[in-house]
Amino acid sequence: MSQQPRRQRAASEPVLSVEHLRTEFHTDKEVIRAIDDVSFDVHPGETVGIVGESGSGKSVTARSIMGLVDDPGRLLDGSSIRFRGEELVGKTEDEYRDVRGDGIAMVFQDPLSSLNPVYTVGNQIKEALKLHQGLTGQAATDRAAELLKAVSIPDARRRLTEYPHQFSGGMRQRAVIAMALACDPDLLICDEPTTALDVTIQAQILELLNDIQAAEDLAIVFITHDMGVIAQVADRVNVMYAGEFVEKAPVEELFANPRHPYTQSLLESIPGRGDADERLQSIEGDVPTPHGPATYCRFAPRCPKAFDECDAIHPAHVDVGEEDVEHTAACLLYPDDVPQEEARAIHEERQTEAERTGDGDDQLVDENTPPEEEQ
Ligand SMILES: Nc1ncnc2c1ncn2[C@@H]1O[C@H](COP(=O)(O)OP(=O)(O)OP(=O)(O)O)[C@@H](O)[C@H]1O
Ligand code: NI
Repeated sequence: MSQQPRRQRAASEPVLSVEHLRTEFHTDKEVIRAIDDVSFDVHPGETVGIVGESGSGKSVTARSIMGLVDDPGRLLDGSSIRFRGEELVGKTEDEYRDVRGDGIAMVFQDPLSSLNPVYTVGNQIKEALKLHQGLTGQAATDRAAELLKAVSIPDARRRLTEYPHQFSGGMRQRAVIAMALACDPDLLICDEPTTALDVTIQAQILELLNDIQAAEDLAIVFITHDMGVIAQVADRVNVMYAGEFVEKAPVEELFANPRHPYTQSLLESIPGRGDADERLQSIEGDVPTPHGPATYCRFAPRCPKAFDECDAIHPAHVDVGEEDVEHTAACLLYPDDVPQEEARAIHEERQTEAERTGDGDDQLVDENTPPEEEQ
C-alpha cells in the first residue's frame, strides 16, 4: 500500500500506456474506424477519464485495451497497448485471459451482465478468487466476505449466500466491483459504472472507487458521457469525439480553461453551470460515424467556431496550457499566440508528415490474416 504523494506518482512508470491505437470494424457494408490514433497513459493511483457523447468510441477504447474487440473489429498495425511495460497487442486469447485475470479488471454499466443469476454472489466472488488467486474453501469464503465489506456491503457474510436478484442496483454494482477486486488488479477500467444508478447511489459508488483507489494505489480508467461525473473522479481527462481525443488536460485545468470548442460545448450543457435560468443547452446533431482516417476536423459540422479550413485540414494536438501543464487540444484555432495562417500551416505540416509516415495506409494486425490478404 503506497502513500506516495501525487508528484511522485507522475514520475512513476505508467501502468498502462496506449499509443497510436486504431480500431476498425470491417462489415459487409462499410469500414468503421471507431478509434483513430488514440494515445494516453495511466500512472499508479490516478484516475484518467475518457469523456464524450454516445458513439464517440469510449467503449471500443476500453474493449481494445481488454482484448475484447470481437470480429469484425481489428486493431491496426502501429497500435500499441503496454501494461506494466508489456505489449498486449498481438497476444493470443489465452495470453490475454491471463492479463485480464491478473492485473486488469473491468466494470461495465450493467452489473447484471457481469453476474450470473443462478449462482449466489458469494459463489461468484469465490470462483473469481479461485481462478485468479488460487483460493478455495474457508480462505476463499473469508476473503469474499472481506471484499464485500471493502465495497461497503453491510452484513457481508449473509449477503454472500444471496443471489444477484436479491441485491439492489447499487449493491449489485458494488458486488461487481468486489469481483473485479478479487483479481487484485493494478488497473481497473470502468465503463459508465454508475450511469444506470440514481444520483445518490452514484455518488456513493464514486466515493467507494475513490477509497479503494487510495488504499490500493489502483490505476483507474473511467469512462463516462457525464462531465459532472468526470469532475468528481478524474485526475486527468481525455475528451473524445468520433474516435479521436480532441483535448487532454488535468481535470481542474479542463474545467477552468477548456480550449476545444467541443469541450466548451460539453461544459455548457452541464446543468447549473453558467446562467441558472438558461435552458439546458445540448449540442445539436450527433457524433458522425468515422470511416477511414480523418482528413478534416470531425467536429466542424457542429462547431460554432468552424471556418473553411476546418473541412480541409486535420487538426493535430498542440500545447494550449501554461508551462508545465500537460494540456493539448486538436483544433485549428491553436496555437492562438501566432497569426491564424501560421497556426493552420502547423496543422497542415503535421498532417502531411503523418501521411508520409504511412498513416492512413495501415496494415491490419491480426495473426489470422496473412499480409497478402490485406487490401
Ligand atoms: N461490434 C461493432 N461493429 C461495428 N461497429 C461498432 C461495433 N462496436 C462499436 N462500433 C462503432 O464504433 C463507434 C464507437 O462506439 P462505442 O460503443 O465505443 O461508443 P461509446 O462512446 O462507448 O458510446 P456510448 O456512450 O453510447 O456507450 C460507433 O460508431 C459504433 O457504431
Ligand atoms: Ni460505451
